[in-house]
Amino acid sequence: MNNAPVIIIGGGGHAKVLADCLRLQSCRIMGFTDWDETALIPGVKRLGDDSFLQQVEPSQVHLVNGIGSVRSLELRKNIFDRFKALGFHFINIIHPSVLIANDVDLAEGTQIMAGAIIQPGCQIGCNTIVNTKVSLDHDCRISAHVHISPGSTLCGGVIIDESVHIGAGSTLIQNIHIGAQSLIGAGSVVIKDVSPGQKVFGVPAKVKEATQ
Ligand SMILES: CC(=O)SCCNC(=O)CCNC(=O)[C@H](O)C(C)(C)COP(=O)(O)OP(=O)(O)OC[C@H]1O[C@@H](n2cnc3c(N)ncnc32)[C@H](O)[C@@H]1OP(=O)(O)O
Repeated sequence: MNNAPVIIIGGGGHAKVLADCLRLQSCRIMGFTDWDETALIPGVKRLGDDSFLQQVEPSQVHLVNGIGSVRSLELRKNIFDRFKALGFHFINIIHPSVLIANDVDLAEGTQIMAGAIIQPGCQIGCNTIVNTKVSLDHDCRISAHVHISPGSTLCGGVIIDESVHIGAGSTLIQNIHIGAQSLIGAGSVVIKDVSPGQKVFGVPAKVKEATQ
């Protein structure tokens, strides 16, 4: 099973970055699935749409969730839940340049991209992306299906609940709690807790409206 080939679900920009990371780790990539026939990951075969996976025995492959972006966190969660229910396993991806403390707890299907730093005591939930050059300081607790976008800085003890998007280049001060399904706009400085489902942005970050 450990040497099983990898199938990437999705053929967009995030999937392309993941493919590069997998190559650096000498993983065998069987291909990617995407409904869009024009989707392209250079050097990786398009296998068809997600229905291709119906022909595959779950124990014979590993999956990687290649869905990224800001508005598609729900799709990303649905893909993970759907294929987990069918018995598939999502591998963790950790770029070789990542600095990560020994005691960090990573759940299934986490993706830690190039240049990230994760300090002691952190926990990362399943299907979460810690994107390029993110810094998570000590004791941050990040739940499932979260996207922390490139260049964000989380100070110590920050808690992020499920399905939150942290916009690129944001800073969250220590011990902040972000409620589920919130959206933090790019470049925000978050100095207060954020209630579930809120959209906040700016310096300091202020509420715009509910995300749902
Ligand atoms: C590898 C990757 O690429 S990962 C992707 C990383 N990308 C991100 O993290 C992007 C995050 N997205 C944002 O920050 C977006 O701007 C959003 C989601 C906050 C936009 O929210 P919307 O409600 O659609 O805002 P909208 O675009 O209509 O703008 C409304 C107003 O807010 C302002 N605004 C929008 N975003 C921000 C922001 N991040 N900071 C400050 N002001 C903002 C706009 O300038 C506009 O102001 P105006 O009314 O004076 O003209």
